[in-house]
Amino acid sequence: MSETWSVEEHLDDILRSVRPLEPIELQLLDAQGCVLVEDIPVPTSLPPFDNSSMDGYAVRTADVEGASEEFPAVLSVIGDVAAGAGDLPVVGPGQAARIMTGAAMPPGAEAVVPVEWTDGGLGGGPVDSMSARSASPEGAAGEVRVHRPVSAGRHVRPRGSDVRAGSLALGAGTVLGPPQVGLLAAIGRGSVRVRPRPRVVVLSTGSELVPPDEQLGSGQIYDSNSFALTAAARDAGAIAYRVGAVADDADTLRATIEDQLIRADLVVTSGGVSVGAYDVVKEVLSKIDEGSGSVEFRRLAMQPGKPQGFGLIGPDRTPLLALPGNPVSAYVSFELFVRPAVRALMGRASVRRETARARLETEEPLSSPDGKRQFLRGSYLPPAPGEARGSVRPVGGAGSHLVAALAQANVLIDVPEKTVRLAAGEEVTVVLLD
Ligand SMILES: Nc1nc2c(c(=O)[nH]1)N[C@H]1C(S)=C(S)[C@@H](COP(=O)(O)OP(=O)(O)OC[C@H]3O[C@@H](n4cnc5c(N)ncnc54)[C@H](O)[C@@H]3O)O[C@H]1N2
Ligand code: MOO
Repeated sequence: MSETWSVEEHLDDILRSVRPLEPIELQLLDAQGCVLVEDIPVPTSLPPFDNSSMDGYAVRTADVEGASEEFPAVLSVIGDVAAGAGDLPVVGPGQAARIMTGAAMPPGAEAVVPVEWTDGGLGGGPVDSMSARSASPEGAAGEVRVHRPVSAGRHVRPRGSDVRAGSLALGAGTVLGPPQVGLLAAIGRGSVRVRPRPRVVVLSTGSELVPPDEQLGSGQIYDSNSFALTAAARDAGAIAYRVGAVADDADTLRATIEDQLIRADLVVTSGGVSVGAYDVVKEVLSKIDEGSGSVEFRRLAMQPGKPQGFGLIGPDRTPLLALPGNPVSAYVSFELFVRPAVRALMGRASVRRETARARLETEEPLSSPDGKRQFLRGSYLPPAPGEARGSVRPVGGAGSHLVAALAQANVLIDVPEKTVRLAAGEEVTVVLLD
């Protein structure tokens, strides 16, 4: 392999080493966003019983045949069937039961007449709702005039019409989004076996770093990377732990990393990977597990994000990604390398961000370093109706300290290694960040 690694070579090396986490049983809501590892059969059909899709009257179809507003069918109301009612009245000839949406069809009834097709038991014209039982309990008795006929099964949701007992509700490999969580609850499953969210420990390094809200001294700056990277880890699906900035001191850094390993499935550091005299991450990590493998530092043909470290550390061979300290470099590196690693730990089939092709909008042509894959920040507009491509406009310059411009961007413009110039109107690939 060449001394300078390509983006793809570095990513492949990471993904080769990262295995999906062992599955565990999780409560439904804790399993949201996770990958299912078991097939889930449907234990009982949905709906579990024939039920009404409307508030109205459960009737026998023969009783309302030919009914009209002028010549209504007059039925005697034998009671109410509310959703959840267990004791069902039997609807005989000439009778109707007031029924609510979701309530079980009472024996004898074949269809439901919506309340709007009746006088609601009030003896007048059509009504648009039922009177509340608490306010007028007599509505559950007396007579109702039905103004329209119904055919058998009308406004009835048959048992099993959603999904049948014994069929597959969700297959192994499904990612549990809100509708899937809802389905599992609907079939009565309270917990499932999934690959858990990885626990990602984020620590930044640098003696110049101060937490937000504190007073800055001379030469100090606020630690933004640990916040951006923790947020990015959460966004990727991880449980993220932000460890405050660690000073550029080898012993402190070594002790902090060793302490954190207990709760980490993945460690991310920022800073200290360049060639300076105080770049302690490199110093500590290249020696941390000597003999049994350690973190390897390499230069990538990439801008920003040239210096990178990757390795497996500690007794559990926990993956560690050491990102460069410049804030844009750190974030872009997270998107390109850490996010896929987090997704791989989760067992997700697709680990990369989606991309799109877009038309470049720029006043001046853009230049890009020869032999480096450049990731510029861009503001992307999706295709307008009838157009095949959206458009993208660069925000800020190439500088890897430009955090304000980064906060305006919704894509990274992916400029290939060999491209040195891009003019307005050219097509580019963009990596979608949301
Ligand atoms: N002589 C050379 N100098 C540098 C090279 C090189 O090849 N030769 N590479 C440059 C590149 S590219 C990058 S990227 C940086 C990487 O440096 P480090 O990873 O060692 O990061 P630091 O030196 O610690 O910091 C760089 C920069 O970023 C600021 N920073 C760091 N951490 C944070 C944080 N948590 N929040 C906000 N800002 C942070 C830090 O103050 C520095 O300004 O090296 C180049 N140099
Ligand atoms: O390549 Mo460094 O990672 O931006 O300035």
